[in-house]
Amino acid sequence: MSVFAYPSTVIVEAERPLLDAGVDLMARASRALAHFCADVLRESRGQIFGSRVCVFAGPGNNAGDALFAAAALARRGAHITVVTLFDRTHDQGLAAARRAGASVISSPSAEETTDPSVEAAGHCSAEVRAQLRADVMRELSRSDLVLDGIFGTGGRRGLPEHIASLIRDWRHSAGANSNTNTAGTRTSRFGTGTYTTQTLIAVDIPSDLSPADTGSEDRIHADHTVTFGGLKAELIDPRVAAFTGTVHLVDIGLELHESQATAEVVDTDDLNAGFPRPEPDGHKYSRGVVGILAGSEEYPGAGVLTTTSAVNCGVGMVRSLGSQMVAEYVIGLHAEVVTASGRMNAVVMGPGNPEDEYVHACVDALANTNVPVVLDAGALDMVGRAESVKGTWLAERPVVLTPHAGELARLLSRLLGEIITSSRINADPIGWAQRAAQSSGCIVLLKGHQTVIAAPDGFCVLPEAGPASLATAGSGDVLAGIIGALVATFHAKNQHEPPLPERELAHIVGLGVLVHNAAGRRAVNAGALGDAVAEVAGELIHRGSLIE
Ligand SMILES: NC(=O)C1=CN([C@@H]2O[C@H](COP(=O)(O)OP(=O)(O)OC[C@H]3O[C@@H](n4cnc5c(N)ncnc54)[C@H](OP(=O)(O)O)[C@@H]3O)[C@@H](O)[C@H]2O)[C@@H](O)CC1
Ligand SMILES: Nc1ncnc2c1ncn2[C@@H]1O[C@H](COP(=O)(O)OP(=O)(O)O)[C@@H](O)[C@H]1O
Repeated sequence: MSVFAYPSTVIVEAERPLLDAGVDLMARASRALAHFCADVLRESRGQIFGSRVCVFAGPGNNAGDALFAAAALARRGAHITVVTLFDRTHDQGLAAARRAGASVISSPSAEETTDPSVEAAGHCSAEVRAQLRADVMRELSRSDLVLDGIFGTGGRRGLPEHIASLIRDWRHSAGANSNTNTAGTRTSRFGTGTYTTQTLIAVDIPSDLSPADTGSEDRIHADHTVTFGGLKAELIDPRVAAFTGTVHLVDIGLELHESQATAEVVDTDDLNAGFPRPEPDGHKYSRGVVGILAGSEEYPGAGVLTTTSAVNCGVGMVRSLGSQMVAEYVIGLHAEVVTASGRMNAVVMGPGNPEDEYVHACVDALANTNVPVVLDAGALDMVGRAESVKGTWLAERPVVLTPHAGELARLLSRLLGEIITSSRINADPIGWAQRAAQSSGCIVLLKGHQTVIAAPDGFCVLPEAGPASLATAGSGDVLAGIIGALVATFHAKNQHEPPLPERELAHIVGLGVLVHNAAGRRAVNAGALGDAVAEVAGELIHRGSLIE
């Protein structure tokens, strides 16, 4: 179900009242972490007993979580090696790990690795430092599990060089002797010719997490991140997926308020719960009427695809607003589609670049109404031109824009008055979708492998990623029809109330993306995709949930 993401500061703030009341949050966090690690070890090795676990311990509470979890694993028969990376760490955590039998290696610190005078000041000799480093590398290479407890929410960007070089060397040696399986775990060969599967788990947040490519070799690339209390917003950025691996949220009893969230991650459970079902006493108008202006002489198929998916989504009525030619194609396939004018609860405009005369007629028909519109493909060009948005027909209603990166690049270049390329957009999809939503005042659905929906206030909805088979011509037309049908359905239900809040509209749009994804798992081309929408809606309406 919906998981809301919060800035780390909000989560840290929510810990305070519990800590003040004497609640041992670290005990909750480390217990859950130990359970997770135990599951991973059982899965990869069959048992915990005899496994090898290496803990990178930083200077703060993040190390405390890792060390207490390691102590629990030691009590179940795991061999634990703690590598302390600073001249201090979490004392109680370290003591617990030692009591449970952990060995400790003090990795040479920054000063020791760079300043020769520290030897004279009583630090270990160069040979001893080299030996310690070799010990750490040996331990890392033979570990089944490595825990990143270097920094958590208290971390600042950039690892000290002695840690960065350790990670770099480890990644290099693991890369030289390993391959990566589909789950992301590393399988490495060592000494005796046996193979081990190694899993790297980041505690709360991977240390030095950043979306930047530079220096990525020196950073933690976790297979899993076990995060505590609330989903931290930085963990959901698609650009950091290679560093976080799969993110697992552990509830430690914090009270977080959705109003403080900056994003929402939605999945199939949200679709099962939130997809609109017919009310027992409903009728076609109460279930919503969607108008579709899609298709042209050049691209008639777009009209068919957009209308098909809208019809199949289970809306009350679909009106075809385009040319006679498109209407004939459409009605030949869907006899229920209506060409007569009349009331509408949402309109989709643009797929297949309908001719201007139909666009102008549609805009006129929408004047003095608050009917929401979904603008796709050619209709996106209406946004950001002097004569649109501000003070005109678009400003009077909820607007959903559904560009892919190329279309968003054009739109943003107009809105911001500078050239924005699609590669810049692909490098930061959340940031650019937010920027477009903020400057246009519209809900922006940026299509791609990880589709992002942004509201003008910056709030984002991230639907789980869809299958790559969706990347096929006409797939976006199908999506536009789905979104239009859902917006019409919710708007029809809500029409006597104040307008739907933007975040709610963004959530509804997110449900549309999930319908599209589910149809994508049942089809390999856009024609079949439009038909599969009927299967998806049928399962949701008649069975109550998707068959997956
Ligand atoms: N609050 C709670 O009860 C709970 C907290 N929990 C856990 O605590 C974690 C937060 O712990 P934390 O606040 O101690 O911060 P943490 O990230 O361990 O390290 C801070 C230390 O690192 C240092 N430092 C940072 N960056 C650096 C850099 N780049 N290079 C060098 N040094 C750097 C920094 O130095 P300073 O900034 O003070 O100079 C400071 O000494 C949280 O993520 C979760 O795992 C859970 O148990 C749930 C309950
Ligand atoms: N690699 C991918 N993985 C998952 N979904 C994808 C991928 N590439 C594209 N998609 C989805 O496929 C659809 C393509 O839409 P669009 O580019 O508008 O196609 P068209 O204009 O041909 O209809 C979007 O919903 C997008 O999110």
